[in-house]
Amino acid sequence: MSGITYEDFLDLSYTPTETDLVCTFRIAPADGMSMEAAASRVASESSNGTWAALHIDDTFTDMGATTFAIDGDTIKVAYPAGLFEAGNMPQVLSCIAGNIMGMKAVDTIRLEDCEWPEAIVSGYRGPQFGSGVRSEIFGVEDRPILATVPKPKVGLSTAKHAEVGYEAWVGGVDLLKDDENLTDQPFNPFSDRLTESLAMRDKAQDETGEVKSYLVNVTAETNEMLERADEVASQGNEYVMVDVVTCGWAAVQTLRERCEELGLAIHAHRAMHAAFDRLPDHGVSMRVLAQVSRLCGVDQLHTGTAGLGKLANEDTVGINEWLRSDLYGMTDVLPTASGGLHPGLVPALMDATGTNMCIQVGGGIHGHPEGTRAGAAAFRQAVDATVAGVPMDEYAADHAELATALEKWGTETPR
Ligand SMILES: O=C(O)[C@H](O)COP(=O)(O)O
Ligand SMILES: [Mg+2]
Repeated sequence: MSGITYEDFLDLSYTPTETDLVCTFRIAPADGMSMEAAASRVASESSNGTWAALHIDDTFTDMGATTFAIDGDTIKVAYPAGLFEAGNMPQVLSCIAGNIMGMKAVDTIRLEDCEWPEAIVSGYRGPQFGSGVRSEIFGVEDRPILATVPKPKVGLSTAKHAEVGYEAWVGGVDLLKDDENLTDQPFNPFSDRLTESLAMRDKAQDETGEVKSYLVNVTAETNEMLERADEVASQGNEYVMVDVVTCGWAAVQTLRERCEELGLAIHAHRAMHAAFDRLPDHGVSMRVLAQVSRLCGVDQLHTGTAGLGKLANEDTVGINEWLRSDLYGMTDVLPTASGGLHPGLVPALMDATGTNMCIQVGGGIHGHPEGTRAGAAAFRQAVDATVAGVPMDEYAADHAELATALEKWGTETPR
């Protein structure tokens, strides 16, 4: 028997194996604690150690994590793959973003990045369609797909909501989107909204000759959510939308299973992510939340607007690159830019993020002086102009809706 202390979780000569999960943290040690001691406690507390020395046989320690690098306030911790249950995202997060987030050995701690080994990735389904939705659902190759969320975000009647959807679809968007806090309230019940919106969708498709679809928010208790997904499929829609952070990753994994059977794509809204990622020195980065979303299998994910919109953003471009990068053959995720966008911001956004995207515009469509249809047309015109490489002002000269939008909002970033 020997005493295992948290210092045993630090080994700066350790080289991670190809099956280790490597996590990068930034930490601020508590008063009176050295960087080495705090870094050791991170590896200890997030794997199989605790604050006290444990008098155990050495053979029990092979599930221990190892802090193998310290560089300023940044540390790297390697976790053995055997520590993790295959395909169980809550369990992974209970290790790498669990007790350590509140541990007094550190004043602050932020999980910045993970390098996921194939041994762990292979336990997850990943996305079913990913960015393939653009061509598979819409037959669109050369431009982002376009979505809109009716405003006010809650309070519209079912009929009004569906009518706003119709106006936006015929104006030029591909997708109607529910807002994150619209689910099944009495003023706009889920089933009625689904039915009435899809009737309007069919009408808009007939009139425009374009494929249209609906990001309908199924967010609810897990069993209820599955029933809503069944209903969505039975009515012939292509997508469900889910608030992944507020629902929780276990529910997302369950929904992903059902969507495999139903052939539905998943649009992920990230409401509440900022509770984890907004403070620069504490929490879990959006980059890691995006990685978790991909493993759990969403097809589209809100990742911000590269600083152009109304919400604080962390490295949208870098996160999008990760979502599209090779991950042992796992399908990619289509990034969605949303939050305070309007037509005048489209060129700068597409310059930063490219065309393999979904762009969502709410207020920047419905706030158009001539209404939703004109607002949607202005948005589509802004995208078409950008794809064609034509400057906004030039395109606006013979596109009146865009001209009005530019006059109203210019290229200002809203708050
Ligand atoms: O859910 C969303 O993405 C937001 O409601 C976006 O709305 P906005 O375009 O009006 O900011
Ligand atoms: Mg919203």
